[in-house]
Amino acid sequence: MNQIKPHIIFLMGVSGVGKSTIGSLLAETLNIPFFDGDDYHPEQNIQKMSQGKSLNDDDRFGWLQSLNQIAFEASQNKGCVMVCSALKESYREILSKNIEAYSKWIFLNGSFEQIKKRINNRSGHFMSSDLLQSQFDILEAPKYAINVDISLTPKKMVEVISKQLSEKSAFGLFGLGVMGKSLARNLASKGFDISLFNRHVDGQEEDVAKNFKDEFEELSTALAFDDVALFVNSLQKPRKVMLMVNAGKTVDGVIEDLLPFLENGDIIIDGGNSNFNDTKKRFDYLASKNIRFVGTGVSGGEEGALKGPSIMPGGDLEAYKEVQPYLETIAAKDANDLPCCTFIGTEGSGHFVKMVHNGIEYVEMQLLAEVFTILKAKGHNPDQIADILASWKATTNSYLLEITIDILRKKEGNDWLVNRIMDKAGNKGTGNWTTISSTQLGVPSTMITSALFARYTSFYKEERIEANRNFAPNNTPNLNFSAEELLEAYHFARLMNHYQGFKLIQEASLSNNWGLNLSELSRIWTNGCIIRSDFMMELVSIFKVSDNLLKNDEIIQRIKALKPSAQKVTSQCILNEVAAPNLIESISFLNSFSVANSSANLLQAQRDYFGAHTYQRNDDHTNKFYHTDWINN
Ligand SMILES: NC(=O)C1=CN([C@@H]2O[C@H](COP(=O)(O)OP(=O)(O)OC[C@H]3O[C@@H](n4cnc5c(N)ncnc54)[C@H](OP(=O)(O)O)[C@@H]3O)[C@@H](O)[C@H]2O)C=CC1
Ligand SMILES: O=C(CO)[C@H](O)[C@H](O)COP(=O)(O)O
Repeated sequence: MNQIKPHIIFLMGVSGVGKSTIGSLLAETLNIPFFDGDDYHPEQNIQKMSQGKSLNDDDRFGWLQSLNQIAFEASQNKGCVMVCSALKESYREILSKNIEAYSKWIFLNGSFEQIKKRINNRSGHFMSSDLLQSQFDILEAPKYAINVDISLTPKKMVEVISKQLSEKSAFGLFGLGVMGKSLARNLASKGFDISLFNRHVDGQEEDVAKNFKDEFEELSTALAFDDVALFVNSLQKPRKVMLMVNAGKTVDGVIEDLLPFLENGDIIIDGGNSNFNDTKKRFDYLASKNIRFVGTGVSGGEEGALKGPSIMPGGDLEAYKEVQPYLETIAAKDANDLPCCTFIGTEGSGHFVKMVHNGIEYVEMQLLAEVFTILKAKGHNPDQIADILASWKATTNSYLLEITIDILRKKEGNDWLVNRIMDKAGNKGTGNWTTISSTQLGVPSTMITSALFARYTSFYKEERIEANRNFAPNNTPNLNFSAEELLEAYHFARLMNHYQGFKLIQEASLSNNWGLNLSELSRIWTNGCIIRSDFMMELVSIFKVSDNLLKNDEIIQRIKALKPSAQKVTSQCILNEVAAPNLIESISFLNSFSVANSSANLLQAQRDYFGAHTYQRNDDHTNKFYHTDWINN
């Protein structure tokens, strides 16, 4: 009986390892078609080989593509066993293109001496040591394959393969909260075999994984667990376990729970919003235990995780390559149909980039909240504000603008729901960490800090009510600017936000030698993530020619054109006591940043006066430091 799902089972290994024998036996056992790759060489390859010449990669390319086509067609049917030496990773990529989720790799593994002896024992066969050695020389053994020792009998080998294929999942997801559930469904709907785990807490969290599996058809073949040992043992080796749990101590606790059951070379992927410093520590700690670690940012919220998030993996590149097919397949796709997933860099760089993504997100959200405040102060109700924002989509569309329009239109009875929501904004830490990082790196990310502090301010609800009694103006605001000017001020502030966010990433990259590519980062943020926008699409090409938005001619012209509206709107807000800290910060930042000779000279003098901290002179370019006796002439 065939217990195996219709997968494409690629049997690979050097010549003489027994691929055809084992492959046909396996196909017979599983009752699925068998294809021997060697039977599908084009005529010119056959001729070349018959002249004793070996094939080069160009000769192989078309042949591998035709095998991929056969495998693709089989994937739409019962699946198949396909035999091909597939010694290099690049060959395997061609073979499994577009069917990554259905592909299973079996590596028939034997020593040089073992295989040579075996070939030479076959009647009528001889293979020179040189030819066999050349195969071993180019062999890139895949760590992700099911490794089968050829010293077993063919029957036993087929048994081992069948057992591994029928009982083991390719990928494990640990933590079935908002994000874990969506990612699990996304993986399963793409055809991946997955194991699911959620903890058991008596009376509170019982059979979470099993119940979840039963709820969705796409999870019918998933394996569900609340026992860590069984979960880990349900995974093919090297095991790939993705954590979607709360950042912080929970991640460390879960890692300790998993460690006793993991083996050398297994991979943990932390997909939560972990602090990048923790990710670096975990990377080193797990490396000391021979466990590989990928710390990845995932953005898109519940819906994005289900339909395609933006994914920002960092850490161990070799480990990433093994989980790449999973992450790239479930990721959102950009305008060119490329996955919004790219290896960010070493250490905690993936989580750093996700953290700054959230910092930019905080600002994008705060700016829309301030626009809401201003339009309310101009007398508009939420529906009218939604209409105004909808008209902005043509010039400055973004995911956050779109959801804000939806939110503003939502009613509960006769009132808008937004009016019933307590005005205390929560946060889970990423905005705070972005601010800490910017201060540590000495980068003026003032917009992010201002957006973060606006959330903190919101939390002082009772004190704000009292301050309102003491300080609020008696007269109603008279904001003297148009909706078009407000749009321009908003647009201006978004430019400053993106300048500051990417600047922070760039400085961190230089400081940590991460070699981050701003264009590629903006590309993976064009879809799937919370800060996707039309402007982000533009940034992909802008960052190809310039790594500093404030030095880019196109952006400079835009800022100049928008600045008068930013000045007008923000000054009107100040005069009318309408709270718009982030919009005000945007113009304030540019005002400070575009001063060629600032008042920092006086600060230096003050520092030198009271603390002899010394200063440099602008009429001496030798970098010499001076100290003045400010009291005695
Ligand atoms: N929600 C979002 O929009 C996004 C969230 N993230 C990040 O993804 C991660 C998960 O977020 P989300 O899914 O929203 O969070 P949830 O709170 O919805 O889910 C948390 C998961 O962690 C599990 N968990 C908590 N404590 C433990 C523990 N001690 N041992 C084992 N499992 C535990 C929970 O299990 P149980 O159900 O049993 O409590 C649950 O499965 C977080 O780091 C978050 O910041 C990233 C991008 C977007
Ligand atoms: O990562 C996310 C989106 O990209 C999460 O939604 C995150 O929780 C948002 O941050 P906060 O809770 O601090 O507002």
